[in-house]
Amino acid sequence: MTTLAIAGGRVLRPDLTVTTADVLIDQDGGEIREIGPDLAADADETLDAGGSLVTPGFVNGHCHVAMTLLRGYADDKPLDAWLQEDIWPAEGELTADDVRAGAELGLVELIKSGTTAFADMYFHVPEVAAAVEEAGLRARLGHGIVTIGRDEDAAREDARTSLEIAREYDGAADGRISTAFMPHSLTTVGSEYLEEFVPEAREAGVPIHYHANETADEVAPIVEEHGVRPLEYAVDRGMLEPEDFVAHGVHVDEHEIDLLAEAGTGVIHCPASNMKLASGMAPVQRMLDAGVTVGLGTDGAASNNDLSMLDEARDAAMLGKLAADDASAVPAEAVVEMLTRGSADAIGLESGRLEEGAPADLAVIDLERPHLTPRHDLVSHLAYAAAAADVRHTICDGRVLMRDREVLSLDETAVRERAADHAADLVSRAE
Ligand SMILES: CSC[C@H]1O[C@@H](n2cnc3c(O)ncnc32)[C@H](O)[C@@H]1O
Ligand SMILES: [Zn+2]
Repeated sequence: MTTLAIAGGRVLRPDLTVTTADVLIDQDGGEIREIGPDLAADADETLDAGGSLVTPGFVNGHCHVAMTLLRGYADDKPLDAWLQEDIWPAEGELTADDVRAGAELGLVELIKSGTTAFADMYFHVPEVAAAVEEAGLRARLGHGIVTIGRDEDAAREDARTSLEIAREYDGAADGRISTAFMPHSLTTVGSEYLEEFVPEAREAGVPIHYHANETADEVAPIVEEHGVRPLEYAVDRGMLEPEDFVAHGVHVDEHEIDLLAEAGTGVIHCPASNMKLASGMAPVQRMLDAGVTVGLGTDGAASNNDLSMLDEARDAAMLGKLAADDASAVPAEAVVEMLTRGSADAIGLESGRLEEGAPADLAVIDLERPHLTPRHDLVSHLAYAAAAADVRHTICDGRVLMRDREVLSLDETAVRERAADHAADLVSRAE
């Protein structure tokens, strides 16, 4: 057994207590073997965590990682106009190589901000999967289906692609990649395609992930056309099961919150995207009170505009209080749960907890920083004060992906330059 010790840090345990301990990792099995004192002496490799907080790696529950290419391309518009006028025309020009370049840039950003697992909906998934394999992260990937504006053959082919990709890539990258069937949303995919393909996804045993109840404009047409709220419509089509997870859940009423809780379907809250596109404020505290599994996601870098989950945690706490008109709503502990175990549970991964036998997915945060001084409460610091640049080391599946802020699995400079070139070409083709 090859072992790695994360030595001398303060370790955030699943009950959110913090103890000074070493973490011993079995690198062959990719899992945490032991947490306790004096474990470093016999380890094959040691990472210094002195003056640092060792946390579960953050889990980004909803992303479009290759959208880094469109960061700053179109800002200051609401969702529908942003997609229709700017994003979809540009995405129409995307090549597989563009997606590989954009995905690698996004993965460097995730690693540098302490994220070890993410869920991603996009196009050219084989390229995203190849980038994930190389970068060493864990991911649940899927091809996003859009059928509006397409003829029947093209629409059906798009849905079939999503299913085939989900079947083919499940278990790829030594098991670090899992998949889902991913209709873009309940309004951009026709009900006939949901009715035809959701049962096939169930037979294939893959979860379903989609954008739901993101804007008020998305709720109204479903109510008008079908006479039910979007998540009732989803239940009628078999799309609200325990393994499924939806992005956003901003405009959900009490009955829909109960449906989510009863079904065990996770919700990925994306506060930065919701604020930037002025989509609304998700009732996060009400969902938590009802027993809904809530995780956090950045959404794409074009609506955020970064992929830092620590930013997302702070935004979730702030916006959750505003939404509830209550400063005690969405407290630091709830945010840290969402950042780690909440997202992992929602997207169906075992990560998000530091305990023996858990996947060795960790982030080490440098606490010796002015904005993290004094240190009354490290859970508070994680929720409100820590930033991406404070992350020292990132480990996924027992492999060190970043050591002392140097990304080891990808060449950061080359990735950055390649992505900038692809972004410039993409935008010039789109104009
Ligand atoms: C069909 S692949 C995914 C698709 O989703 C688009 N997208 C990015 N952010 C959002 C969002 O907040 N709501 C809905 N759709 C979004 C992305 O540009 C791709 O086209
Ligand atoms: Zn999205």
